[in-house]
Amino acid sequence: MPLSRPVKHGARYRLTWLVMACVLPMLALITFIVIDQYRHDREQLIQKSVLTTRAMALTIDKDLGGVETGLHALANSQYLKTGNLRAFHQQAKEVLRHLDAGNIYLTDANGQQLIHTERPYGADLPVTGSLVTVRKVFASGDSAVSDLFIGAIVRRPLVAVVVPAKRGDKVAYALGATVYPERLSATLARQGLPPDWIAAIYDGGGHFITRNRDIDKLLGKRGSAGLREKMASTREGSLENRTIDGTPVIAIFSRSTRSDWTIAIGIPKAKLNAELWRRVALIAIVTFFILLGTLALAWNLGGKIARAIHALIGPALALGRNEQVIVQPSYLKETDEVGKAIERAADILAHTRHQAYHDPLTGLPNRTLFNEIIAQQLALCRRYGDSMAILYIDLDGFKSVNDTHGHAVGDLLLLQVAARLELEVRRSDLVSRLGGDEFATLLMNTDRSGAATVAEKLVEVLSAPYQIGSISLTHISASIGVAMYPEAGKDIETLLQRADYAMYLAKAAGKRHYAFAEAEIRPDVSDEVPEQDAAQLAHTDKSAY
Ligand SMILES: Nc1nc2c(ncn2[C@@H]2O[C@H](COP(=O)(O)OP(=O)(O)OP(=O)(O)O)[C@@H](O)[C@H]2O)c(=O)[nH]1
Repeated sequence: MPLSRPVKHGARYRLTWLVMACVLPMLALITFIVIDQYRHDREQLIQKSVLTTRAMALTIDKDLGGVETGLHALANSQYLKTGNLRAFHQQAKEVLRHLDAGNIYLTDANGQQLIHTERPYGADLPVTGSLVTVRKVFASGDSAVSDLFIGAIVRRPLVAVVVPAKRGDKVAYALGATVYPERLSATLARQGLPPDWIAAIYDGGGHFITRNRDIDKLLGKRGSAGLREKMASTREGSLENRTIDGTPVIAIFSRSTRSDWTIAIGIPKAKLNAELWRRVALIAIVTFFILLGTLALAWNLGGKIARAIHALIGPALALGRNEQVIVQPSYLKETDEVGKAIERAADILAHTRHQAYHDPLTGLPNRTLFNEIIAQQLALCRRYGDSMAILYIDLDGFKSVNDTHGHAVGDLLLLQVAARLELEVRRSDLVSRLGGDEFATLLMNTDRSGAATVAEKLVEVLSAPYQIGSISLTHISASIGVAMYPEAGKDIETLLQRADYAMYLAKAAGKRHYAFAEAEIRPDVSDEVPEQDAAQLAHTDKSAY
């Protein structure tokens, strides 16, 4: 089964992921912190709100306590003790002026009202609407606060504080003072709750006594089932709830100690959640812009890195093609270093190539390069029908210089030979050192007579005396073999062999000569020059001179 190649991605893609990998976990962490903080804040708000409801309950209790104290004082009236109800009625009216209550009434054990400040003394009075509370007072001998009831005389919803009026240990009367819900509404309003919070007072049966909104519709109605259930099980607490008009709230409540009433506040969840969403949205927006900014930065950076790396492709290919390597300064230190390495590699390669193709002593092209150039020129000659000449040059008497004056002098001599050769041939011609004291030149677009002229001139020039320091060398000469294309051969090997052979023939004819290679003269494998060839050469050269 073929292995699938791993997908490679560019610098931009990698950097984009790097940014995501940094920013997204940070976003998750911040979101977690915000939600945790929100929960903590919410819990604190609930705790604070429980204290608020408790404080509100205390305020209400204090209010009712004031009424109760006034009633207790009145219950000890001498008129009541002596049964002078007419005078007591008058007294009650007096007390009512200083008591923050609606009316004062007096009942017997059956709730039959005996006096009522709203009616003149002696008027026919109905049984009190607060019969349950009156009975409770008679039964317990203690004061009590009623639930909401419809006043039998005033015919409107109200509550009452009822205290016992005792004769000895026995409860003789129940003395009550009515309190209108409006007064409790004013107490709620004074609490300074946030405007969107809902506050309400429920009586022991869970009916609305007052509420800071829509009380006209809700007065006397029962609160939501969830809240009533919870209120029944505990004096104080909180719950997630829906108000009677369907608003989702966190409801916090606390029960009064003086009455069975419960003070509750509802914090709309929408408001709490809005705060959470506001924070989350803020984080999301800030994160979005951070992400956008860093992604743009990463994209830009990735592009610069990619461009800096791509810019090395050209120099690398130029290096491979042995062309001139040009590396522009880049955005990155690292790519600059790689660029420098490519330039250095190009230099090394050029140096190596030069060494591979040139003679280290004279700096002339060596045999390898000479052969390559001949191959190229042969192709051109074949194509355009041009002729060319290869001159094979060997010094005469060179060995003795080495032997007599040492190798160093021999080297200096070879340098002078190279210089003379280069000076004598055209710039378009090629001079090469093939090895030892063997040189060669390639003369382009040259016919037989032109080649003869050059060969003759070179024999003469190379055979002139050499001065190396104080040493005068007068015995050095040169022998040259000339092979013409296409007459002497049509391929490189034949031409070189025949030029070499012609050079040997020139040497055999007495040195300091040149000789043309002829097609019919076959070079022998051995160095021995046949007599016949040498004789022919002598003849040929003479005719050439
Ligand atoms: N100084 C020096 N000598 C070299 C170098 N390469 C080869 N040689 C010597 O050059 C000599 C060439 O030998 P020959 O061609 O027989 O010398 P020659 O005296 O010119 O002989 P003929 O060609 O027969 O005239 C040898 O002694 C080599 O050791 C070099 O780079 N420097």
